[in-house]
Amino acid sequence: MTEDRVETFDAIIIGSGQAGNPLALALAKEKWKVAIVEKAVLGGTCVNTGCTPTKAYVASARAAWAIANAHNLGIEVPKSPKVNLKAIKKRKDKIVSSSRLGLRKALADSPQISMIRGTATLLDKTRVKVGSRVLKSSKIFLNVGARARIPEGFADVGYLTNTSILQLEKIPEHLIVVGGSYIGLEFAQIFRRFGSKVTVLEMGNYLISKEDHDTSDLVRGILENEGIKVICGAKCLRGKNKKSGGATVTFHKEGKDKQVSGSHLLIATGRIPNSDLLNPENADLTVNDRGYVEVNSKLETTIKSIYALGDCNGRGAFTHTSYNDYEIMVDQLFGDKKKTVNDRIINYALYIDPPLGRAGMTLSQAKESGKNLLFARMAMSDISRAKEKGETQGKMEVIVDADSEQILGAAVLGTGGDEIIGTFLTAMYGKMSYKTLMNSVQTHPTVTELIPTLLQQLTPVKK
Ligand SMILES: Cc1cc2nc3c(=O)[nH]c(=O)nc-3n(C[C@H](O)[C@H](O)[C@H](O)COP(=O)(O)OP(=O)(O)OC[C@H]3O[C@@H](n4cnc5c(N)ncnc54)[C@H](O)[C@@H]3O)c2cc1C
Ligand SMILES: NC(=O)c1ccc[n+]([C@@H]2O[C@H](COP(=O)([O-])OP(=O)(O)OC[C@H]3O[C@@H](n4cnc5c(N)ncnc54)[C@H](O)[C@@H]3O)[C@@H](O)[C@H]2O)c1
Repeated sequence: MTEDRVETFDAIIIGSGQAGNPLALALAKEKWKVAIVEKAVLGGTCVNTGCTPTKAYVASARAAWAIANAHNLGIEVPKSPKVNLKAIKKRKDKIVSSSRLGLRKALADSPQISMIRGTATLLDKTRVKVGSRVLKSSKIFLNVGARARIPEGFADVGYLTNTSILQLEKIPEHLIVVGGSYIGLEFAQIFRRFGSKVTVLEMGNYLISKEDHDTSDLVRGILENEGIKVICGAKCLRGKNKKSGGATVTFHKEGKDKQVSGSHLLIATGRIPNSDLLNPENADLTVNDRGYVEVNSKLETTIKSIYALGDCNGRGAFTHTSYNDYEIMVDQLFGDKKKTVNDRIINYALYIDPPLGRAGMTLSQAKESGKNLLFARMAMSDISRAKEKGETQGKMEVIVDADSEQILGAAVLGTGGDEIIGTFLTAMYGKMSYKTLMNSVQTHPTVTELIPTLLQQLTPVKK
């Protein structure tokens, strides 16, 4: 390969994900000559097979649920609703393609940016191969994301992932979901509300096992109240196609192998980073045993010319963490270099309905920190607005550092929980004393107005 056939850029971005796209635009604004390489469609997981399409489905599922439960609010609906998955998918596809088109236009409008289609591999520390093209830069930004992890025993069975389930046009009769965490639970409730029978098989003893056990139990109750069958402590070993269509899953529980059969099977057992597709060994890039590209708090990898952003660096697994990586990168390149990954407060939502909003530590994590803690919890059923809405499942809780008076963590599982958690998060970023929030006057009637009341109920946690 001769050097004169090599195309040189100020930056090469691999992956058009939640960090790569804004980074390309920011670098172009600084007059850098940028190549952005994408092997599939623009926008990555969030836009195409993650947040956007799933939350569009959550909205359709919520509409179906609201109609089916309207009698609770005194509304008689003569016939049970008909869910038209083809129409739901069409609506979702329209939202997704509009995001993608906006992105394509933004990138195409910049003369500084070359959009290159294909799978990029690293040739060495500064050169990247895409098909027959060789690109070179002293700065390579990896934003390659992750894909569904398929356990060994399922390789030969007809399964769905978060990508293929979004292509269905007929509602599954019985959906088996392997994995009881974010992806599994969101799809479980969506399809239950669309009319499927749903069975969730989770290896751990609790759903969403990173949460406190009482949170997991409440989430399980919400799902079971809608008729979803949840089996925890079920390590799924293998799947087999049924002659009549569908699949049978064999799982190990309480010392025995058991089976469950369904018309469709969704595998939601976590993600693996796409770093393997890059041939990282060619650049001596350090990838850990789970496939994540190792970075420091400034997103620098072990190789001076290479940076890693988003899910592939293992420092976050959400759209907002990937986008924040982009903000950190820009600050490190052009700003005052103060932003780092270490400053980020963990936060996310689980978009079942009602949703779980989370910020900072769980109670068990806070206890492990050894700090003097204050804690308060209230049931959603004690909150007027929740009662008025007829949506009283869930809880609100907060953990405070008794010495600094700062909030260490909060959870809002209940109506509006995904939005309400932002109030706690803002106080945490502002390093505010909990008393400021406790003395604030919030709007009535909202669920948020319970935050001051909740904080008045703080009591010390025994060590
Ligand atoms: C079903 C589901 C629902 C989700 N819901 C939420 C949610 O509600 N909220 C939230 O915050 N997060 C959610 N997430 C997580 C979120 O989608 C990701 O954290 C987010 O997309 C960040 O990804 P990224 O920027 O790291 O990369 P991605 O968005 O995954 O983009 C990586 C891109 O790199 C490309 N690529 C990979 N390898 C190569 C290569 N060698 N050459 C060229 N291109 C390559 C890929 O094709 C892809 O387009 C969800 C995820 C899933 C799967
Ligand atoms: N609302 C959101 O923000 C959202 C929504 C969906 C996905 N995501 C992102 O996607 C990532 C992946 O989500 P996920 O739910 O696939 O993965 P996860 O890693 O959170 O959970 C996987 C689950 O599968 C279980 N499991 C693994 N192997 C199993 C087996 N053989 N049998 C039974 N159970 C098994 C695990 O115990 C675990 O509970 C998350 O980390 C999250 O960041 C976020």
